[in-house]
Parts: sequence; C-alpha cells; structure tokens
Amino acid sequence: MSSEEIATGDVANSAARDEIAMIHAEHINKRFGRDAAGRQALSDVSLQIRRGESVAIIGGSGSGKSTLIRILLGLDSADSGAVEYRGQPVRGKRSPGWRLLRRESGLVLQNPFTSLDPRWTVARSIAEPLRSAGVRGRTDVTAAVESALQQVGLKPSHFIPRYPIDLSGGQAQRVAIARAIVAGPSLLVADEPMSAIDVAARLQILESFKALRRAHPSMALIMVSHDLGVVRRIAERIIVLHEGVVVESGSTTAILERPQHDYTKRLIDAASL
Ligand SMILES: Nc1ncnc2c1ncn2[C@@H]1O[C@H](COP(=O)(O)OP(=O)(O)OP(=O)(O)O)[C@@H](O)[C@H]1O
Repeated sequence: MSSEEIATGDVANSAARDEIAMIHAEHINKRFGRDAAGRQALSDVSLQIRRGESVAIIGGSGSGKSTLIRILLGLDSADSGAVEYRGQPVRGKRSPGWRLLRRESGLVLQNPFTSLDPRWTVARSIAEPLRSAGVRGRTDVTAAVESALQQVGLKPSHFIPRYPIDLSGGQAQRVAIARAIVAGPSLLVADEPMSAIDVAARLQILESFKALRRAHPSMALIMVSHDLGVVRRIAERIIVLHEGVVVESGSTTAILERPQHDYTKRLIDAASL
C-alpha cells in the first residue's frame, strides 16, 4: 500500500491502516508545569506500533517513558499531537479509540501489590476485567481465569483461593499479568514489570511474556524496561527516549549492536558495567 492511500484517512482506510500501525502517535508534546520550573516531558514524539510486534521503550530515569505510555493508552492527555488506536482517535475518556483501548488492552505495572486489591482473592482479581466487560457466566469466567493462570505458569488450583499477601513478588506479578491478559487483549503494555521483582523470579516473568507472545502472535507488546538483557530477549524493536525526545529507534539487533546515538551508546555501556 502506498503512503498516499494511507494518508487519505477515510473510514474505509482505517482497517487498512490498522494493518500498518495499530497505534499511531504523531508529534506528541507534553509539559508538566507552566512556569520556568516546569518540565517538558515529551517533545515531538511520533511512533507506530504494529499488530503482533514487541517493542521496548528504553531510556534513563525521567526520560518520559511512563508519560509516553500513559498518553498512548489515553490515561493522560498530550498538550498537542495525536494518538490513534486502530484508526480511532484516543483523546480523552469519551473518544472511540479510548473505549476500544479499554476493552482491548492490558497494563502491567512495576509493583504488582499496588495493582492487586489486597482484599480480593487471586481469582477475583483476575476475573475483574471480564466482569467489567460484561462476562457473567460463572463457568466462562472460571475457565478464563484458569487459562490465564496456566499461561503465566501458575497452577490454578494452588493460586485461585490465595490473597496477595500469600504471594511472592514474582507470583504476584504473574497474577497481575494473568489479569492483564484474561480478556484476550490485542495490546499488552508493561511498565518496568521486572524492576520490583527479585532477580531469581525475573526469569519466570520473562518466560511468561515469551510464552504469551507465542500463544498470541497477533498481540502487540510494549515494554518499558531499564534492563537491556530483558529487552534483548523480548523485543523486536527498540525506541530510545532521552529527555522526552526519541533519539533513535530500530531493530533490537541494530540498536544494541550498532547504536548510532551517543546517548544509546552510554546506556549500553552503563548496562554492561
Ligand atoms: N504528574 C507529574 N507532574 C509533574 N511532573 C511529572 C509528572 N509525571 C512525570 N513528570 C516529570 O516528567 C518527566 C518524565 O517522567 P516519566 O515518569 O515519564 O519518566 P520515566 O522515563 O518513566 O522515568 P522512570 O524511569 O524514573 O520511571 C520527569 O521529569 C518527571 O519528573
């Protein structure tokens, strides 16, 4: 398809464009604080995420990674620029793109204990997105919860009755991942999913993500990570953010083995210390 065909932007082309970019973000700017002490968190960020691809967003602390993810998911608004999900605008909670994203995306955060309600059993936490989506049948919900637990390598009969307090950090994070994928999302977003987990359990989390990608080849994964070892194992493409600017992006091999930008070179050097 030519770029002219994509650029026409009519409804018929939305589906075609979806094949090319599931998420399409253009010229995103975001500033926190209006005065001189304010901070330009993102400057003119444009990117596309395709169906089924696995993309890592890397960058130092404060480079704008979480802000970018929040804007892509419609959880925060940009000052200027546009985000589309499957050809639909993501602009506030009434926008069609936001509604689609709410149904079709799952989010995994750094600390699983903040995303799981301590008063709820594992089964209830995992089932909650299904219930919000209107799935009511008890058998359907139980089957989906069990399947989600199996997909993250947790034995359903052991984990279904437990509460978060009975889980290790690694187990809790896998429950949080099960919750994020239980409704069969088209897009899974993970913001530093391993950084609060002890090193021994990180491999299991990584394996869970890899197994999910094999089981759901059309699901896109966006992962924010400081850990270039993780990024190398999970991502096909890397976007490098520095002070709110995309300084470089490309295939994982190209970025990690032949970085062009000094900042990327410094990140890679620091990771090998
Ligand atoms: N709600 C907010 N109010 C004010 N400033 C904010 C807010 N959220 C983020 N910032 C600032 O915007 C910049 C980007 O923050 P962001 O959290 O996106 O970075 P990050 O790359 O995810 O960092 P980290 O790796 O430390 O989580 C930082 O300077 C941060 O202090």
